[in-house]
Amino acid sequence: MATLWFKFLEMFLQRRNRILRANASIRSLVAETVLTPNDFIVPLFIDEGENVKTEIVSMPGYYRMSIDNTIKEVKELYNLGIKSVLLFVKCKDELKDNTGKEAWNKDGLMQRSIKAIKNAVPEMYVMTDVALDPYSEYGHDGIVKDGEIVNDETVEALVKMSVSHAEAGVDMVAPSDMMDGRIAAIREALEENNFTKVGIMAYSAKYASCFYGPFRNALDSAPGFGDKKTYQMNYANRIEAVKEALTDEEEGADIVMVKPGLPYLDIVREVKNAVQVPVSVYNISGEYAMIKAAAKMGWIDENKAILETLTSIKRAGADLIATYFAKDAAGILNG
Ligand SMILES: NCc1[nH]cc(CCC(=O)O)c1CC(=O)O
Ligand SMILES: [Mg+2]
Repeated sequence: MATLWFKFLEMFLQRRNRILRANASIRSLVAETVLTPNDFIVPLFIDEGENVKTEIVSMPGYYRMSIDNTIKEVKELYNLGIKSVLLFVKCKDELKDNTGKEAWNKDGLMQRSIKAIKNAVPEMYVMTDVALDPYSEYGHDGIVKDGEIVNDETVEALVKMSVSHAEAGVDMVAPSDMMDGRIAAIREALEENNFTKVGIMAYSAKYASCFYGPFRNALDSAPGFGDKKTYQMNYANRIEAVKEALTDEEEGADIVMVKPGLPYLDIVREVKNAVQVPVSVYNISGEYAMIKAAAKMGWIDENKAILETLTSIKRAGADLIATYFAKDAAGILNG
């Protein structure tokens, strides 16, 4: 009797999960996550000069470009279906100080870049990094006093920087500094100055990560003393990321960000489940460098690694992904 009963169970309960993996057609029909060029934000590094295109040593295949070459690049990106760029500039050494004032120079490299890009490709959604590190003689994201990165004075500087980007025509500012209260302060200043259409993408859960190394090399912005652990988050923490994201949402962020990407996919999901604004993820320079290096050695297939990485980030909960692989990925996705 018992054996008969088991036979019966087997007949009706045998699970054939492989049916949905049998061929490419059914696999694409049941795919839960679909990556498209619309998901990408392309970080761009901008330099002074003309016809400049300098490969970044720690980011092979990625360049710092002058405004003219940046515009050519932006046109290409738009034609690939990419809708957003995130601007970083390399500030000349002689313009760096401890106030960050070059950051709100209306004729500064950033301000000129915003105008030139919006002028050349008005549909391209332009975001800008807001933090003092490229402008700081100490390479810190804020103003330094007695060896400390002071919060409230830095927020005042970030507010000036954001308003200045808005005056130049930016669509969305992206504060990456991790000071407290800066989202509310920036939102208020944008309102006061009638920039009611300018968005804020808050780097809300930004961890003190060794994976930023190649980026700091690209902008020559490594901290001159100490580290960033008094403002960027401890990578041991998870709950704190949710608190940071909820705080920024409450302060008026339109998008919240988790950064880095790959080692923090648990945080991405946690934040995604907690907030009601889109979540972006920054697939950062160190993550780029690792794939590039392994591919160069012939140890992994670069294109496959790119698609798997970006799809995993989206699956974890990212609505947008800032990534140095955007152009390559769009090329692969467009076939
Ligand atoms: N506030 C600066 C900033 N904005 C983006 C990155 C890192 C991006 C990357 O590594 O790709 C950093 C570096 C840092 O915080 O030291
Ligand atoms: Mg915060």
